Amino acid sequence: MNLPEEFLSKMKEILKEEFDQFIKVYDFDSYKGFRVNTAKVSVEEFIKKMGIEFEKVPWCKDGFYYTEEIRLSKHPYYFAGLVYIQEPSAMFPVEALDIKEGEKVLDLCAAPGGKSIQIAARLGQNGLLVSNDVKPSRIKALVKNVENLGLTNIVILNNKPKEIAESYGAYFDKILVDAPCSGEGMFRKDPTAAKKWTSNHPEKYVNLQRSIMTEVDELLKVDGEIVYSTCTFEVEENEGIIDWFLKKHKNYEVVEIKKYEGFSDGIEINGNENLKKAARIYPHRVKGEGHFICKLKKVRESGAEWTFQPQRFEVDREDLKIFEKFCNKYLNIDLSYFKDRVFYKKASKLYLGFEGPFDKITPLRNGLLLGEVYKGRFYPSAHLIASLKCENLKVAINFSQDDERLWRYLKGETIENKENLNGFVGICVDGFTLGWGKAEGHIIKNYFPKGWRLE
Ligand SMILES: C[S@@+](CC[C@H](N)C(=O)[O-])C[C@H]1O[C@@H](n2cnc3c(N)ncnc32)[C@H](O)[C@@H]1O
Repeated sequence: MNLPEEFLSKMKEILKEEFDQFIKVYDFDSYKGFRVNTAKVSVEEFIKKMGIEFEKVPWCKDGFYYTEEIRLSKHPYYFAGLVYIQEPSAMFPVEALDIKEGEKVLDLCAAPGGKSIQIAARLGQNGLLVSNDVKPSRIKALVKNVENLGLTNIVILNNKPKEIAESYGAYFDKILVDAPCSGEGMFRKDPTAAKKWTSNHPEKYVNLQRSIMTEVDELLKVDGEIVYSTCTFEVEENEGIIDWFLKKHKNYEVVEIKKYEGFSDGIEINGNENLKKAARIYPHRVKGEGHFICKLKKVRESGAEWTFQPQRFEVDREDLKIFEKFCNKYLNIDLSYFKDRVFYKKASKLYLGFEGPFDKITPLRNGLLLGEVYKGRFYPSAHLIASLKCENLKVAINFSQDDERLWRYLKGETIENKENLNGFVGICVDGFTLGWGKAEGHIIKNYFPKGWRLE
């Protein structure tokens, strides 16, 4: 693999005698990893159902390595949202953030959502994750992932960090800044990133990283924590940003990160020894690509703290009745199942979401999209069924993996059924929900979303 000369000489300076080992990894393929979506299935149940002894990623409790032969992205459990394919080192920033159930967390640079998914599953039903990204094209992938994995505790924003700070104020217990960066740590996995790299690349990113980090203090509660991470080796984009931030914010301390075997210390610059508490991940020392992770704690107040007045939502009783009728007919749950959130309607769509400072910023998605109310009827969403269990459905067709109708359903085809049915039917695999079908006698029309299908 051809790597830019200037990049190599910088790496020689950083790694010194380890450089020869480092450069050898580029002759080998990168490691493949996945995480179990614990919002839908426990790790134990998933492993048992797969019947495979996967090697564990040491630094992530629900992360595993897999090999090409498993064809995970074609497996029915992938379509059922039980797994998320993620580069193994990229699983560490959220581990370092040490999420507790019920916290309020902001993922400021979130798309396509690998780390948001990890955070949301850890937060549980009482937590709230606000996931933001500035790029609309990347947000689409984030929304798809959140829906497909059945996550309901996420507000998705497409705003500038400054706008979020002006709206939410110091509302969050934890913030993840997985910053846009020059991407040097991903050259092996993504050789086109190496081709695009130029020596002024890091400098361009430093300005962007600084502008993002400028807003985080206003968003974080006292005693709250930030994890700043990148997938680059550049000192200016890593320790350089932290050093710059600490000089501006005397009320923050660097928190020592638990280092797993093979992790390296951060690099001391400008005489700041605390930067060694950060972690560097190099591909020649662990089974994963390059990353930098640093954790900061806000130990004192920085100024006037304030939080927003939530915008109240109103929902028409008639719309709720229509939804309730659908629940009674098709689901084994009633409205009390949805008790901890607020119902609201936007255009014809009915949501179950969170109140927030939404007079100033408008979420692209707020919680769970239940479905559409149209001409007195309710049409359930793919997000709704992805968030439910097979046993929540009154009428479900539960396929085993060797049923050829499962594969046809995943491809978007109409399927047949022995029983004579009418109306919405939940399609499941091995007891896990996949999507809706609509029965007309022995024929089941396919409602599995187009962008989710097996190609
Ligand atoms: C490293 S990627 C994030 C990957 C993501 N955390 C994940 O795990 O899937 C960095 C993201 O930052 C976004 N970004 C760039 N400038 C930004 C800004 N000013 N504010 C917020 N996000 C920004 C990019 O669109 C990109 O999606």
